[in-house]
Amino acid sequence: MRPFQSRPLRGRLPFAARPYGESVLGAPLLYFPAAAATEATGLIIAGTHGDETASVVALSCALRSLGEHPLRHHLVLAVNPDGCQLGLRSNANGVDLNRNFPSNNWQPGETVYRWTSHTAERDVTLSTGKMAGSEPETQALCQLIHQLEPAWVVSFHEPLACIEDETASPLAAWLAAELELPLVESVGYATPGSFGSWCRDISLPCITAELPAISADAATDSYLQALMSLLEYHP
Ligand SMILES: C[C@H](N)C(=O)N[C@H](CCC(=O)O)C(=O)O
Ligand SMILES: N[C@H](CCC[C@H](N)C(=O)O)C(=O)O
Ligand SMILES: [Zn+2]
Repeated sequence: MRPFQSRPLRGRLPFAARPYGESVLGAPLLYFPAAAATEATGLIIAGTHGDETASVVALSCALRSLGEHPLRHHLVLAVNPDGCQLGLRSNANGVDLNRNFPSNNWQPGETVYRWTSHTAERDVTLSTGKMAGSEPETQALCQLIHQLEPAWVVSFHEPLACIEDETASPLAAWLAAELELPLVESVGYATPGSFGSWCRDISLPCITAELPAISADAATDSYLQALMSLLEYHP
C-alpha cells in the first residue's frame, strides 16, 4: 500500500477540523468529516482517556500520511482534549468519560482504574459524573453521532492489547488481523456508562481497539499502514 503523502509533507494536517462542541475548559471538540458520507461511512474516535495518547498521535500520523486524499470515515482524534492536555484519564471535572455515557447501565458514584499496566489492582478513583451524560464532551459526542449516523464506530484505547467486539464482526476481525492483536468478545471487566454500552443501547456497532502499552513513536512505527487502511476501510 501507499503512503500517499511523501514524508516531507506529512507535518501538517491535510484538512481543517470542524468543531462539534466545547470541553469543560473551553477547548474546541474537533472532528474531521468524511468527504462524501454514505451508508457505509464509519466513525473512528480516540483520546477518550487523555492519558492514552499513542493512538491519538498514530491516527494523526495516518491522516497526515494520506494527505489530501478524500477522507472515507469521520475521525475524532481527541474526545477528551482537556485530559490530553493535562495528562489525565478523566476530563477536567475528574469524570471518566467512558463511565459517563447515558447508557441504561450507567452507575452513579466512583469508578476505578489501574495506575499503570504493571499495577494489579484498580485503585485510582474517578467520578462517573453527576448524572448520566453530565459532561460536555460526552453530550457533544452523542449529539455528533446522532447527526452523522455512522454505520459503525471504532474506539481507540490503550493498553489492553486486544480488539473487542461482542459480535466478532468482519470489520473487527479485519482490524485484529491488521493490528496483529487478538479478537475478544469482552475486555473482561464491567464498564457501566461506557461508550460501547451506549452504542449497544442505540444498536450502533462498536469495536474497541485497545493498543498495547506503547509509545506514540512505536505506535506510529508499528501501526501506520494498518491505521491508514482503517481510515480507508471499505469491505
Ligand atoms: C494502565 C492504565 N492506566 C489503565 O487504567 N488501564 C485500564 C483501562 C484501559 C483503558 O481504559 O483503555 C484499566 O485496567 O483500568
Ligand atoms: N479499557 C476501556 C474498555 C472499554 C470497553 C468498551 N467495550 C466500551 O464500552 O467502551 C475502559 O475501561 O474504559
Ligand atoms: Zn481507555
